[in-house]
Amino acid sequence: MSSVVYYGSVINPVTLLSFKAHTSCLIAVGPTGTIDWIVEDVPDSMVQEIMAVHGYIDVDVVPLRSGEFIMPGLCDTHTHASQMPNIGSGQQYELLAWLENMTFPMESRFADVDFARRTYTSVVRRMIDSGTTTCCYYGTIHLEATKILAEIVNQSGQRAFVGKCNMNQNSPAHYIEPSPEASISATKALISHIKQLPSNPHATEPLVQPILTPRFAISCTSPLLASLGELAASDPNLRIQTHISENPAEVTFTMSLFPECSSYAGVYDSTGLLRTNTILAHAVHLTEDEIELVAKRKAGISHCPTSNFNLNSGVAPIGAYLDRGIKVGLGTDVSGGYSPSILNAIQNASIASKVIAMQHRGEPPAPGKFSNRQLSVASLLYLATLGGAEVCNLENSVGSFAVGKSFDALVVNVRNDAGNPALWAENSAPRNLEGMLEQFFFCGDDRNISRVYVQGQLIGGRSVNSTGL
Ligand SMILES: O=c1[nH]c(=O)c2nc[nH]c2[nH]1
Ligand SMILES: [Zn+2]
Repeated sequence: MSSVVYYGSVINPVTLLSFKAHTSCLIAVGPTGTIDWIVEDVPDSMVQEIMAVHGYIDVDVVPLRSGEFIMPGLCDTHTHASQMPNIGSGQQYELLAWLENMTFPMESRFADVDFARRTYTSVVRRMIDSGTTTCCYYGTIHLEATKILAEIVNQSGQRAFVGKCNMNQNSPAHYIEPSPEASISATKALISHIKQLPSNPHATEPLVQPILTPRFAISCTSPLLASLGELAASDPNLRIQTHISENPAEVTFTMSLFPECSSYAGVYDSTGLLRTNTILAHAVHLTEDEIELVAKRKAGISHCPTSNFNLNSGVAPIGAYLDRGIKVGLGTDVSGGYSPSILNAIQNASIASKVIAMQHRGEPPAPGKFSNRQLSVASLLYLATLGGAEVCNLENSVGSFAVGKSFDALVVNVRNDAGNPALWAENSAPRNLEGMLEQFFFCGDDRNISRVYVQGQLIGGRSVNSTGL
């Protein structure tokens, strides 16, 4: 790959409260796919001179058109690749009945490796073209199918964590692991398999990494959780993903299974599974003590609002978590969530925060606090990008644009020629970059995502698929 310079409008998250929006930026990406330098507010006449100052002679410049902008790629901190065939179905159920009637029957089909290969190929393509550059994938309990998922993700060039579900109790006979030992041995085999996949030599960490995936406490016996805790202890860099406190009936059932623990979060904590690189999906019904414990352990929360509305689970108090300094990212949670796009998670995160704000109407908002307030566009951008990167412990390499970070990015097109009639950048207000971002968040879809880059490499997007590149 040779160096390249992108020239045009750039959106860059800074904090939960602010982002940068500049119309004439130069972003230089070196041959390793990392950002070499960035200069903001460069007039046309100065482009060559600034490049020369940086030693960029005879380097290609890729200009963006009016109505296009570059932003960091989206981070999906929680999704189930194996549930994509069920998307949009079974929305009459709440969590436990939904698992039994919809999810476990579908996931059990991944014992068939041909089905797995066909399905995962289209799932990964769809996730990339939705603008997801970093993705935390759940597979199923099947080792072979999950190896295939990891291989497909690796070939596609997406950045991802791929996990095989651990499940040895409270699961149907056709979809359960026979023992803690079998579950651990398959998990170790998946970790070894993923670690030997060919990896991009320029990335700080391999693009595709394994992640421990105890499905949730209900599906794991205490010995299995203890063994997973030992495995986690042997590799502090190994990420962990699980579900927590999504639905009231789930919380009650969990506490009946683990009476020795004082809370749901305590079940994970007591086995060493609650730590700085643990991703906790949902966290809708955490108690005050659990919030404190999660904050203390520096674990991250994957906010999956589409799923939480869809499965009637509740509304997670994300503002309160942010006020406690807990890391929060967004998750699609397909197929609890009915969309593979983080844009849809952004829309529902906004609505979820408005529901909470409405419940506290009339209460004066505490200055600088997020609780009980609606999330701003700046906050939504942060959660979808840098917040997600923090949850994955990848904030030093992705999530925003800075020198030395990887170029994981989207070229967004809100022009007429994107073919999305909800976005008419040339005909209607707003015309400024902040306004374009807001319209993209709330009305955009994959038609507006022209190009998707990971580690500087073009891996998808509308323009790639329409030209067949
Ligand atoms: O939204 C969810 N999707 C799942 O597949 C699942 N498994 C346990 N808990 C879950 N929640
Ligand atoms: Zn889930």
